[in-house]
Amino acid sequence: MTAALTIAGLKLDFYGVHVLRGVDFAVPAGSFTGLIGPNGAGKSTLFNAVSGLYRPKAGSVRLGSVETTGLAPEKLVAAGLVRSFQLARGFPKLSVFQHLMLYGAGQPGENLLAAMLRSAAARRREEELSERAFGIARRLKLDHVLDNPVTALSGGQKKLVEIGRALMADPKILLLDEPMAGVTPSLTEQIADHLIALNQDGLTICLIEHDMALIKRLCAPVIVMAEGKTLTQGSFDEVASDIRVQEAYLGRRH
Ligand SMILES: Nc1ncnc2c1ncn2[C@@H]1O[C@H](COP(=O)(O)OP(=O)(O)OP(=O)(O)O)[C@@H](O)[C@H]1O
Repeated sequence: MTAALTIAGLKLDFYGVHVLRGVDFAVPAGSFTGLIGPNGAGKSTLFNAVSGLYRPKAGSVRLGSVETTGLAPEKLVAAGLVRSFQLARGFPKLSVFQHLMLYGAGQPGENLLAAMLRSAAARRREEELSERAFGIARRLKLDHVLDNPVTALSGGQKKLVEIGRALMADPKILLLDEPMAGVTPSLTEQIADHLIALNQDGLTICLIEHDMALIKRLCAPVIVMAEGKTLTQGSFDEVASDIRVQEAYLGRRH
């Protein structure tokens, strides 16, 4: 197995509380990996540590064969590791197209001075980005709402913009933290279908999700975290039938 992402012995404290206590797992290249575990297991914190928002106190993160522990988020994005963020953290009045362009233009390597001077290179880059934004919008069936402000979108469309925004960075591996949360069942299905298609086109995905039916349908392998550590991993059926996993969800200590 070639690993797109390898996490080894990752530890992180919040104010002396050991929130990550040694997380170890690999995300196989090309996989649609699921990350599950009871509330407070440390899944979102792990994503934040892996994507450069939090600095781990020990352990390592490798992207492919490159050590990326402690790198700033923009360096990780440039290296191909991207996580999605909720739109609330963005600019709600911008249109869908502007959102996509903003996130594309904000990618590392963009020469701000050239952009300001409107050099030929900057114009070419803008054209490339707008082509990319149109392509992503078409793919996610957002093309008919491209000029709408994101505040006018349905809940499901907002979730698709969050994914589209992350895709503007051309990720090799995409970390998604509950991308279907609060979405109706039919939109959940649509988002799931988009994610399956992206994965089939070669994008490695690591998904945090509480809906076990979705995890079962989408993910292999499934990694289980509990109390800041990796508890086990395997196929959905393997981990679901593991007594330690059942106990973790029931809140029993090991
Ligand atoms: N910024 C923070 N400051 C202090 N403690 C935090 C912070 N973020 C998370 N925690 C704590 O770290 C622990 C793990 O939280 P985290 O959100 O990573 O868990 P999770 O597995 O993603 O849970 P959920 O499934 O409920 O989203 C929790 O006890 C939480 O209260």
